[in-house]
Amino acid sequence: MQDVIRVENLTKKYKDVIAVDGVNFTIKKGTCFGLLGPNGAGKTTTIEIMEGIIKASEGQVYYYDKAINAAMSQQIGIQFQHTALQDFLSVQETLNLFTSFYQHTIAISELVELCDLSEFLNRDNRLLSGGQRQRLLLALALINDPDIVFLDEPTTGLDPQARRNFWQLIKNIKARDKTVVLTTHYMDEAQQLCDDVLIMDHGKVIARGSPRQLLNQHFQEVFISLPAIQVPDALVEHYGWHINAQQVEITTADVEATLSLLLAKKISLTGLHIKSPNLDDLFLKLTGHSLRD
Ligand SMILES: Nc1ncnc2c1ncn2[C@@H]1O[C@H](COP(=O)(O)OP(=O)(O)OP(=O)(O)O)[C@@H](O)[C@H]1O
Repeated sequence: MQDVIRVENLTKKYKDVIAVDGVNFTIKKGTCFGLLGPNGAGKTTTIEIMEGIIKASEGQVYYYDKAINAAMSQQIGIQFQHTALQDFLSVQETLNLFTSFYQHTIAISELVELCDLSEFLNRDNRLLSGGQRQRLLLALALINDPDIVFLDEPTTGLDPQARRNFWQLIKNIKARDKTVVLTTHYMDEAQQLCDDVLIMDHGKVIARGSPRQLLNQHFQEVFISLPAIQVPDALVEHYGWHINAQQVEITTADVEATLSLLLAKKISLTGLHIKSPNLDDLFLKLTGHSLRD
């Protein structure tokens, strides 16, 4: 697979902070690439350099082997977190307006289908729900039929159903061999959508790979939890298990042996949960703090 973006030794220094510190990665064509990390990790700065919006202090971003330049704005798509939509315009009129900004565009009918806009095409922008607004913003990011589209926290603030609908749109876009670069605070979203993730903290890359690869590489264990009331304190202490929110939490690489032990000790398994580690757990393991801190 061809590299659409290559980032080499990218660094961005502000007066008293190094926002991005020597970052390297490539993004393959037709994949969904997730940039993850806590607030202040350097995600937006990295993305804005890739988009050509701000300049790097050191290092370089290549778009199909050419150093990025201002002319590339015609070829990339950007969905900003906060785009002001024109009042008194309908969705259809907004699409018409944005189409006029570009030399090369995708047919509006195709966009309507791709982003599922048909049911509110004639509605005023001000009357759109959060999910509908995000679908319109996605359509606007795709209007110039870009090869690569940047989505900055596109589902923040949406309800679970609207988030799931949006995920489907991202899958539709990928199915057209477009490359998606996504920043998100939602680890389930990254796990669902991303072929490849880069986790940043304090301006540096701390992990890179497919979610599955990363989880396999860092975890052999699964997490078992049981209502604390069912497990004698002495046993919890003996095995060094954790109690959190009235649950005993057991980390084990051997589920069968652990279940046998619990049964042998005559502990009821009612309410037992087994959970595989996710990207939140990975982040906690790598940095010692939660993504949401
Ligand atoms: N224009 C600026 N001037 C000075 N410091 C800045 C500027 N822009 C960003 N920073 C700092 O650079 C660091 C990285 O910021 P950045 O916005 O890239 O993080 P982020 O990972 O996108 O965070 P969030 O998830 O909150 O959007 C932060 O410490 C931030 O305060």
